Amino acid sequence: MSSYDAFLLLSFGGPEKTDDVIPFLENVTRGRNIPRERLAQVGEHYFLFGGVSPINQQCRDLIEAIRADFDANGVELPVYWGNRNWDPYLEETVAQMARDGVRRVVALATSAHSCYSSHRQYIEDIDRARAAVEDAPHIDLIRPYYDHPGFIESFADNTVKALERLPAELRPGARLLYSAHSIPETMAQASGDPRQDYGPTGAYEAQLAEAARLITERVGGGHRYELVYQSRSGPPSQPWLEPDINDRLAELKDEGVEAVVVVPHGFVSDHMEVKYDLDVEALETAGKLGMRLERALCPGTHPAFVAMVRDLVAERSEERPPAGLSRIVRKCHECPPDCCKIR
Ligand SMILES: CC1=C(CCC(=O)O)c2cc3nc(cc4[nH]c(cc5[nH]c(cc1n2)c(C)c5CCC(=O)O)c(CCC(=O)O)c4C)C(CCC(=O)O)=C3C
Ligand SMILES: [Fe+2]
Repeated sequence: MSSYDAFLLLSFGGPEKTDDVIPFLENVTRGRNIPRERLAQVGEHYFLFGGVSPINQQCRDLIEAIRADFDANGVELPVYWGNRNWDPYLEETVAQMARDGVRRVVALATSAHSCYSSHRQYIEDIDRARAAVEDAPHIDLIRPYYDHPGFIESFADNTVKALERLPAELRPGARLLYSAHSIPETMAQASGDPRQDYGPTGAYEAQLAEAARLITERVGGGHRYELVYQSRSGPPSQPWLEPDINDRLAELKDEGVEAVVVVPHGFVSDHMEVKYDLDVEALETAGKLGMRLERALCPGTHPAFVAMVRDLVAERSEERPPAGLSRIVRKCHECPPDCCKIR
C-alpha cells in the first residue's frame, strides 16, 4: 500500500444535540426542493431521540474497528474522518491532512451504491473541500462496493440472525424485504455511467436488485424476496422510487404473508433513517396489520465489513480491477465526470 499515505472515512454527518437539529437539516436541504412540512416531520424524528443522530458514533466505532484491523494486518495508514453535513466537516479534515503533510488519500464513503446522493455528491464534496484548502492532498474515492463479498456476507449473516428472532413456525414463510432510501426517479434514471446499460431501471435499482439476489442466495431457505423503498422526501408531485415499505406491508398482509424480515441493504449502519423509518414507523405499520417484522442489522462494524474496507484499500492501491459478485460489471475505479449527474 505504498501509493497512499492516509485513509479517509467520508460520511453524511448528523446532529448530536437538540440545538444542532435545525442547522443540520438546513445544511442537508440547502438548494433542494424539500417541503417545509417534511422537514418539520424529520426534525421530530431527531427530537424523539434527544436530538442525537446515531451516525457520528457509528463512524467513530467503525474508525476504531478499521484502526484495529489495519494495525493487525500491517497497514500503516493514519485514519481520518470528514462529513458532508456536520462536524467534523470534510473541509476541516482536508485542512488538517494538509497540515499533517498528507499527500495522497484513499477515501471510503459510508454509502455503497451508485446515484447522485450516494456517490457523485461525495466526489463533489471532495472537490469543494480540496478547492478551499491550500496544498490539499489528492483524494481518490473508492468505487461503489454494494456487491463486495464482505458487504454481502455481513448482510447475509445479519439476515440469518433476524430470521432466527422470528417464531420458528413463521420462519419458513417469512418474506425478505430489501429496503433502500427512495430517490427521485430522475436521480435513479441518471444513476451510474451513461455509457453503460443497466436495464430499464438505472444503476441504483439494478445494484439493489443484484445485492438482494446475492444476499438471499447466501441466506438460503428459499425465501421469497423483493425490493422496497423508505424515507421518501421531496414534493408529492415529484415521482420517487416505489413501493414504499409501509404500503407494501399492507399489500403483503392481504396476500397472506404473516412475517417479514426487513434488510436495509441500501445503508451501511443503523442510523436515523433505519432507527426511525424502520424500527419505529414500519414496525408500527406491521403491528397495526398484525404482522411480525424483524429488522436485520446493517453492517456497522461487522468483521466481514471491516475486512472489506482493508481489501478495497488494497484493491485501489494495487490498481486491481474492481471485483464484485454482481452480474453488473464495473470497468474502472474512477467514475467518468458525467456519472450519476442529473440532467
Ligand atoms: C440515497 C440516500 C441515502 C443512502 C446513501 C447514503 O448513506 O449516503 C441517504 C442517507 C442518509 N440520509 C440522511 C438524512 C437525510 N436525508 C435527507 C434527504 C434526502 N436523502 C436522499 C437520499 C439518500 N439519503 C435524498 C435524495 C434526499 C432529498 C434531498 C436531497 O436531494 O439531498 C434529509 C432531509 C430531510 C428529508 O427529506 O428526509 C435528511 C435529514 C442520513 C443521516 C441519518 C442520520 O442522521 O442518522 C443518511 C445516512
Ligand atoms: Fe437522505
